[in-house]
This record gives sequence, structure tokens and C-alpha cells, in this order.
Amino acid sequence: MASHLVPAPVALLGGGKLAEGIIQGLLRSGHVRPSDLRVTVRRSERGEELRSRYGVHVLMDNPLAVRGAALVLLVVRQAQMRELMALIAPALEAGQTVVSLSADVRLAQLEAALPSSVSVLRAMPNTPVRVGAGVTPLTPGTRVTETARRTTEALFAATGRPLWMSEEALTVCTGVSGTGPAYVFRFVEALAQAAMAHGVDAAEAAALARGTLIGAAKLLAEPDATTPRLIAEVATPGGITEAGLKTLEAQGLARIVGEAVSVAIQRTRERADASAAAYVTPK
Ligand SMILES: NC(=O)C1=CN([C@@H]2O[C@H](COP(=O)(O)OP(=O)(O)OC[C@H]3O[C@@H](n4cnc5c(N)ncnc54)[C@H](OP(=O)(O)O)[C@@H]3O)[C@@H](O)[C@H]2O)C=CC1
Ligand SMILES: O=C(O)[C@@H]1CCC=N1
Repeated sequence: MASHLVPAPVALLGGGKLAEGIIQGLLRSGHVRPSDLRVTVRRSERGEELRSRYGVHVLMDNPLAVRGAALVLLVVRQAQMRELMALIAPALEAGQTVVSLSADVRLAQLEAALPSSVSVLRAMPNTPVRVGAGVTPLTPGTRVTETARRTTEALFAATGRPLWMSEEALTVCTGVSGTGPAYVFRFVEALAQAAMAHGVDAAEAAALARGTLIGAAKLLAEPDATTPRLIAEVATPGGITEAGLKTLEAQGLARIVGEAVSVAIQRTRERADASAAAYVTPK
């Protein structure tokens, strides 16, 4: 076990869906032991679920959870972030690292709400972190130490691929890779619905669509895979796939995907603006 790669203990504040995925990804990586992880919840039944599934430390006390933590991850929703930061701010020790996974609270608000002696970063993982295949854009705050960078990168390297970028680029990624798994799963549903429309029964349609996505993803994961080559392997010139692809393009596939991504980015910005406005202290 190479536990030196990821710092310990890691405190995940907010044991919801994303936090559970990260716990699963970290444990399957072999770089983290259950005893290295502290998770906070606000409902004891949820705590019992996480404890029995993963053997992690579960707490209901956020300030206690951050004490001595090598890395603190904020994994609550936007509406809960301000209260959570106010709770932990007095408990944070100089030199600690806090990484916000919130899609819609900006660094400016995070740094204003947390002590200046801690390193603050943002991360935007996606759900494949659960199987070690996440892509996670990372953005450092204005007062981040080299150690904080390294430990944050190590954590997200254990669950897939970390990528450093600007905060503006991270916002764009929220609408591309953060949301992206849902778009892909919706495409699988549409493929199954199309099969059913042609008389395939529901179970077979689901198996065909799902199997096609999983198989295609494995081809894409091969070294040196490129999408033009993979498409050319399927589409015989003048043949059947080509006819289907032409229809996808004629019906505006690229435009539809582009619009979904633009709307998601816009929604991210609007929510971040609303959050920033709520953080302004009245004079
Ligand atoms: N899901 C995703 O794919 C992604 C999510 N994100 C971001 O991650 C964050 C969490 O999202 P997600 O996991 O989907 O949401 P969830 O609602 O599943 O998780 C949030 C969890 O935090 C718990 N919680 C709230 N307040 C506290 C508190 N004070 N102390 C301890 N626990 C608390 C909630 O408890 P309760 O169960 O009682 O409500 C809930 O379980 C969001 O900010 C989102 O923007 C970012 C990238 C991808
Ligand atoms: O849908 C959401 O708001 C979050 C952010 C990216 C993925 N899930």
C-alpha cells in the first residue's frame, strides 16, 4: 500500500453522492485505507450507511473532523457552503488545505470565508472518480502552498486524472466533464428507446445500448485511440453507419450538444453570481 502518495487523514465534509464516489475511488486505488478517511454527515442513518459500507470514520461534528486533517474537502451543496465554512473557519489550523468541490461557489467567496493562513483550492470531479476514471480540473487559490498543490493533485490522481487550469476554464469544464456523464447516459437511453421503437423488447434494448457504450468506451481507452479512426472502423464508405451518421449531423447533433454545454456553463455562472451576491456583507 503506497499510502504516502495521498496525505492522511482526509476529511470529507458532506457525505453525499459525490463524497461516496470519492471514498470508493480512493479505497479501490489502494493508496488510502478506510482509517485514513473521515466523513461528516448531518443524518445518523446516512452515517451508518457510510460506516458499514466502507469502514470510514463518520462524524457529525465538522470542526472536529477538520482537526489535524491533511486535506479537507468541502462536498456539500451551494446552499450549505456558507454555514459549513463559518463552522470550520475557527477550527482550521494554519497551513491546512481546503479543497471545495462545489460547482458554484467561486474562489473569491471561499478565500473570504476561510482563514488567510490556509490554502484554498477548487476541484471539479465527475462521477467516474468512483471507478478510478474521473477527470478532475483543479484551480489553486491565491495563497496556495506547494505542499497543498501536491497533496490535492495526489488525491485526485488516485481517483483518475487531475488537470490544473484557471477558474474560468474550470467553470467551462463543469458544463463539459462535470455534467458529461449524465449526457452520455442519456444518449444510451435514447439508443435503447430507438431500439424499442423498432420492436426490440425493453431488456434487450437496454442491454444492447449499454453494451455498445461500454464496448466503445473500452476501444476509446486503448493507447493511441482516435475518434476519426474508431469511426472509420465502423463506417464502411457508402454503407449503413454512414447513413446514420449523416442523419445525426443533419439533425444537428453537434449543435444540440453545444447548446447543452453552453446552457450548463451559463447556469454555473448564474448560480456562482447568486452565491457571490449572497456573500456580500451589507455595509
Ligand atoms: N454529483 C456530481 O456529479 C458532482 C457534484 N459536485 C458538487 O459536489 C457538491 C455535492 O454534490 P452531491 O454529492 O451531488 O450532493 P448531495 O446532496 O448528494 O451531497 C451533499 C451532502 O452533504 C450533506 N450535508 C449538508 N450539510 C452538511 C453539514 N453541515 N455537515 C455534514 N454534511 C452535510 C447532505 O446531507 P443530507 O443527505 O442530509 O442532505 C448531503 O448528503 C455540490 O456542491 C456539487 O456542486 C461537483 C462535481 C460533480
Ligand atoms: O448538477 C450539478 O449541479 C453538479 C455539478 C456538476 C455535476 N453535478
